[in-house]
Amino acid sequence: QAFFKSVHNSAPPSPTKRHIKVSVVGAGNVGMAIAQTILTQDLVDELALVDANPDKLRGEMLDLQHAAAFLPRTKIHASVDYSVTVGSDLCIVTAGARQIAGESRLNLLQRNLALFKDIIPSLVKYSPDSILMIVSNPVDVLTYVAWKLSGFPSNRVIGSGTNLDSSRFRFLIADHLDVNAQDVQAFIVGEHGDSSVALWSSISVGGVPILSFLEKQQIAYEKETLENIHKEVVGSAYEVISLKGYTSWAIGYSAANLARSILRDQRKIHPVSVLAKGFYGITGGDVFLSLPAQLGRGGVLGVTNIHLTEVEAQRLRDSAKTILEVQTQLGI
Ligand SMILES: NC(=O)c1ccc[n+]([C@@H]2O[C@H](COP(=O)([O-])OP(=O)(O)OC[C@H]3O[C@@H](n4cnc5c(N)ncnc54)[C@H](O)[C@@H]3O)[C@@H](O)[C@H]2O)c1
Ligand SMILES: O=C1N[C@](c2ccsc2)(c2cccc(Nc3ccc(F)cc3)n2)CC(O)=C1Sc1ccccc1Cl
Repeated sequence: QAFFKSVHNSAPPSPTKRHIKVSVVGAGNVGMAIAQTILTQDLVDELALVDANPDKLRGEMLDLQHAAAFLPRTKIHASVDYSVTVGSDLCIVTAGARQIAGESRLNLLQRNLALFKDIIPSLVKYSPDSILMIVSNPVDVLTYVAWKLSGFPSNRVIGSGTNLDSSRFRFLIADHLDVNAQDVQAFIVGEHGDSSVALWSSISVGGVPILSFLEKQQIAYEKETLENIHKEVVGSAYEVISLKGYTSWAIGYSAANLARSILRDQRKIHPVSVLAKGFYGITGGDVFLSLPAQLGRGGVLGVTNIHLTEVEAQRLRDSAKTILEVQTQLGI
């Protein structure tokens, strides 16, 4: 059984291409956190910002440019005109309408769909060979929308998916075990947000599977402890929102980490929203869900065939069914 199920056409672009350009659409809390992290980590030669609000856009551009003395040299542009994104290697979409208090997810989706019908074709026009990374919510459905509207092969359309969920999960496990979060590998997969699926078998600490780690450290293993940590992944999102009104730093670092794997051809495995049809018995239509996927300069290089319990696989299939029902109402 091959460890990776390859996706079509994931050959990287010409190796001679050295100048790296990233565009970020949406200069809000999330977009600017991603931009700032990409600059600090010296991932690009050129950064383009796009937003519908020209004053916000220019303000953010100037504010970043004024940090030039402390950052690696990077050309920073900003415009409401998508021509500023021309020749991007990676386009990160964080633009979106904010969910209105009490607004249904479906209504938010319809509003964001209307935005995407302008944003995605504009990005494709100027960067037909780029990779699209969708962060806007609902991220799994909007990644499907971006794939359909772009006409790109599925390996070049990725959603941040449960990458943020998994990074919070890793932090909480590390905090519980008093170890470094970078030594904790743990995947949350499926639908981003409230209905995500924690893969207990995927958790390892310093390369040691969690269950044997707990036994070796004589830490009482209680299944509900891990389940409570997964519940806290969801709860902490709501807590951050209730305290500061939005989230930015964790999604900023996690999305920039995905950008690094892509732009530096790291071939690392991340939980990201990919075209999941055909995996784990997911049928019935094209649906994007998070699975552990290998990322490199060609986008999604492969999707891992990790073992899922029947309960985990069924939960993925249930999420796929729910998302497909929503997608059929979109008319695209
Ligand atoms: N996937 C995740 O894990 C995750 C985590 C946090 C936030 N998010 C999502 O990220 C999105 C952005 O969140 P935020 O806090 O940055 O919101 P925000 O309101 O601060 O920023 C959104 C920006 O999009 C801009 N915009 C609106 N319409 C546009 C258009 N047609 N073209 C270009 N720009 C446009 C707005 O002017 C605004 O600056 C939301 O959908 C949020 O739910 C996702
Ligand atoms: O950290 C967040 N912040 C957001 C947020 C940021 C600005 S306004 C709301 C958040 C926070 C809390 C709930 C929530 N629900 C939600 C709303 C619309 C969607 F399409 C999807 C999710 N969204 C957006 C979001 O997706 C996250 S991650 C997240 C959310 C819910 C459960 C688990 C996780 Cl890991």
